[in-house]
Amino acid sequence: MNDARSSDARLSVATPGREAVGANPVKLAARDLNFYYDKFHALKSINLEIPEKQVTALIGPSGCGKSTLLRIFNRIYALYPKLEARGQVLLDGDNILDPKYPMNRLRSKVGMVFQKPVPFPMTIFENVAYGIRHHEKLSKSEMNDRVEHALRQGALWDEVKDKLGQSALGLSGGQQQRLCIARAVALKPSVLLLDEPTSALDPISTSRIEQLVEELKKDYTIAIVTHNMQQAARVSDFTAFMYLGDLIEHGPTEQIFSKPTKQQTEDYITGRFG
Ligand SMILES: Nc1ncnc2c1ncn2[C@@H]1O[C@H](COP(=O)(O)OP(=O)(O)OP(=O)(O)O)[C@@H](O)[C@H]1O
Repeated sequence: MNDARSSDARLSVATPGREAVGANPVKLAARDLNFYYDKFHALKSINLEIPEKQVTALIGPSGCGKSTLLRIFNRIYALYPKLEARGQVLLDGDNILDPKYPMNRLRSKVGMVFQKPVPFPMTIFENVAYGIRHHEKLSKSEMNDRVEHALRQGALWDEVKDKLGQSALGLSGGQQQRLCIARAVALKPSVLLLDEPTSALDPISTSRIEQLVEELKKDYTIAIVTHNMQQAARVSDFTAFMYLGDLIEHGPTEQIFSKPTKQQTEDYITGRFG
């Protein structure tokens, strides 16, 4: 937790003409968002505002819809038939659920990292360069700089700078996950979605990733799904608690963990269910 969550910050006035959560403008917002897996109503009228350059944690028991919500934020569901989102998801004020919103723009603005690190079966360098090539034409030296910068942002550069030509599959699980983060930030997104990024990692790698999240929020708006409540308390500024497809409560992490307003939130954070 940090001072960005202090009550002073929360009471700061929003920039005129732009909504804000506390001192920070809203980067991403769900408005009356409903989601259906065919006939199953998985998300029910979700209204959530995610402030810029802050970390928002999505917590709740298994099956409550955390990953579904995260996946809607980059429209992955659109790849599958019979899945339907209704309502709006506003990114910088534009509705990304509108079929006219270009997928390319969305992919470059919103990066995603999954639970299990999935490096491509190619070199460490190529893992990062691959996505950049799809979006931009860079000279060799520009590409070298971009890859280095991304690996530094992923807190991996020092460990891999002498073996960029080796296969990424030879890295440890924790290193692979940092590579996946580097790969995501290499496209210079403004939003990073992290879906339980440490659940497959040991405690030391977990702690590295948590430190990294703290650093990355200087540049990125981050939404993280986690089952680990200590992790949510450590890394996030805001926490959203979900239950059976509903967003039960959302607010500054400190308040959600110390003075939740809803009984269900209190039961969950005190380990009474879930
Ligand atoms: N592809 C799918 N088809 C049908 N139902 C699905 C599908 N994916 C998820 N669901 C259902 O939607 C609900 C929300 O699932 P989701 O994976 O978003 O939950 P979660 O909170 O992320 O759970 P977990 O913490 O276990 O990962 C669950 O009831 C789940 O069974």
